[in-house]
Amino acid sequence: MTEPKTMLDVSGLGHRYGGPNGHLAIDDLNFQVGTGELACIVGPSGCGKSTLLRSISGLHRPTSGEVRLHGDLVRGVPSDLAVVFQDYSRSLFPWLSVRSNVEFPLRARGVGKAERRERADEVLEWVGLTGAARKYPWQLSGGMQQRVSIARALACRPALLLMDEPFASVDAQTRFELEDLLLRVRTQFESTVLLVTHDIDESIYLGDRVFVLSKSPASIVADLEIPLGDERDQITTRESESFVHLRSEVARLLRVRTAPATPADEQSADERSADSREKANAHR
Ligand SMILES: Nc1ncnc2c1ncn2[C@@H]1O[C@H](COP(=O)(O)OP(=O)(O)OP(=O)(O)O)[C@@H](O)[C@H]1O
Repeated sequence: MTEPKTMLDVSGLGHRYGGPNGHLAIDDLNFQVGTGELACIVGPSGCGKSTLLRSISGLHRPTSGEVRLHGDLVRGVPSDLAVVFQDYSRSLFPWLSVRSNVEFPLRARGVGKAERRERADEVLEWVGLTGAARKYPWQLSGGMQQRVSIARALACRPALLLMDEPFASVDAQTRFELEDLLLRVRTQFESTVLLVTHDIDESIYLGDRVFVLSKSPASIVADLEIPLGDERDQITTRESESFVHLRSEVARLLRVRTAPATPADEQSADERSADSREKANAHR
């Protein structure tokens, strides 16, 4: 199989808050995400996941290294990048209808009225909200509001969709539904997605790849390929041998990197990553 073209290239990325003697939140991060890939980032609380997303989205300038989106150096917020946050209630405008919320960023990008309407209707259909287009966000459930956020992001046809704990504020059943929705729409729109989550199972269920981060300052402990195929199912995929193996692997990596140093820490990240790939392949 040919390797996908690189969409996101993160190279030597570091961010220190508060000047030269301030807090180093992320350090020397290096990874790529290929066009059309869905990559998940999982790491302990406070390790620097949001800092990483803010650096990738151009919201703050990294103190070392660089980020490139389809080869272009990210210096400010790229126009072809969209972000879905955990807190849908604060990211949607309550005084605008669902359709107007979805059209809002298109208006800001100068897209004409007819095309705005067409694109909004298309993405609302894809997230199953055609019937709610004229409602207001506060008339919808939390899960439906997050669908609106996803529709709004997709309407911009972003080169890269960043998602910061997008399903952390909904109940377990809705979370499963939204995960499956994401898998369907990323195929439909051929989206490239980078999704941050605390949830090991979610990272494996959704990801083509999972990057495991160390505690702060975050560095990449492992880059795992997830050989679970395109057809995933909340019950059969999660109970498969490969899934269970990968879950243990990620949990082990996170435990080692958040616990006080042990002899296991001596194993290099490269060795660990290669080892994980080998085991995952054995379960294909
Ligand atoms: N504006 C800031 N100024 C100083 N330190 C900050 C700032 N923002 C974050 N930090 C620190 O940087 C580290 C990483 O924070 P960040 O929010 O990126 O972590 P996170 O992995 O997203 O956390 P969580 O999993 O709890 O959402 C933390 O130690 C945090 O206290």
